[in-house]
Amino acid sequence: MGKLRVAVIGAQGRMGTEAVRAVTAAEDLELVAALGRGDRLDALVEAGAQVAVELTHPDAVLENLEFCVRRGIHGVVGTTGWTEERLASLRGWLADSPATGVLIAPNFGIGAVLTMRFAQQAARFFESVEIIESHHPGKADAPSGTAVRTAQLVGAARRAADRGEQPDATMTALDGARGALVDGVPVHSVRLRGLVAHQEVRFGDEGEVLTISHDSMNRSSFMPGVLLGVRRVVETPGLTFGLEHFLDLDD
Ligand SMILES: NC(=O)C1=CN([C@@H]2O[C@H](COP(=O)(O)OP(=O)(O)OC[C@H]3O[C@@H](n4cnc5c(N)ncnc54)[C@H](OP(=O)(O)O)[C@@H]3O)[C@@H](O)[C@H]2O)C=CC1
Ligand SMILES: O=C(O)C1=N[C@H](C(=O)O)C[C@H](O)C1
Repeated sequence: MGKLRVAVIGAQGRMGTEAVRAVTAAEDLELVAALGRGDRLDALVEAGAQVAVELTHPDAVLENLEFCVRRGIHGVVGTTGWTEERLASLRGWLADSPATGVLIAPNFGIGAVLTMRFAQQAARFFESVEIIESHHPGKADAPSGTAVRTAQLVGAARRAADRGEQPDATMTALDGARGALVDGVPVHSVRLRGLVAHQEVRFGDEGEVLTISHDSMNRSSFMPGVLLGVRRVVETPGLTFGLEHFLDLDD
């Protein structure tokens, strides 16, 4: 079998640079295009790309994906900022191109995927939960896609366990002091020079606190997940949301 033909969109960015390096180094993959801002998407077709790794910006990702899906190019997407409305658009394009697969991974880090899973498992046992995500100051969005996904998973697990709203006796607060509520879970975003990507999920109940934390020390930590996504998406039509679906995690 020939090598899988892979393109990277956002190739000059922090993640894109790493992805270009990782794809180039993989023996079973061939980097056929590396697109930056202003480059024509037609270059993907001309290069015969089978999979596009999308690592740009929330403002650009939809247009890029529509182009790819309509041409049967599979997508591996790290770019954040996904809402139900945006996902609905993507599902519509995929419905018209049923053999095409798109993986959206809020986080490609294996440890981060496990953090989300462990938080989901712990959620029903604790009265209180808060999420603190910390990133480099160049990050375009807040809260992080990982924190939003974690809050959604925790919120759903709390609802399934009939946990009501968590206690919070705050009467007055400065705007933002209690973070942003995502699915009933307060999420706090820190932006600090020197950081890469970090998250703590803090659970509390009478007399005990459980903290689940994860740190990405560099962006090469995301690359095994990117490469796994590239290899698996070509055999997985439709939308896959979350790298956990490509990992053999026990329930
Ligand atoms: N899922 C995961 O595990 C991870 C996801 N991310 C996400 O990936 C995305 C990129 O992050 P990061 O690499 O740090 O960001 P960067 O800003 O470093 O890189 C983004 C790159 O995309 C370019 N770009 C913007 N618009 C377009 C476009 N329309 N076509 C082609 N290129 C474009 C930018 O160009 P210019 O500089 O000119 O704007 C820049 O080079 C973010 O959404 C981030 O949250 C990041 C890390 C891990
Ligand atoms: O922008 C980043 O850097 C990251 N973005 C993703 C997110 O928003 O969760 C993944 C990781 O946290 C790094």
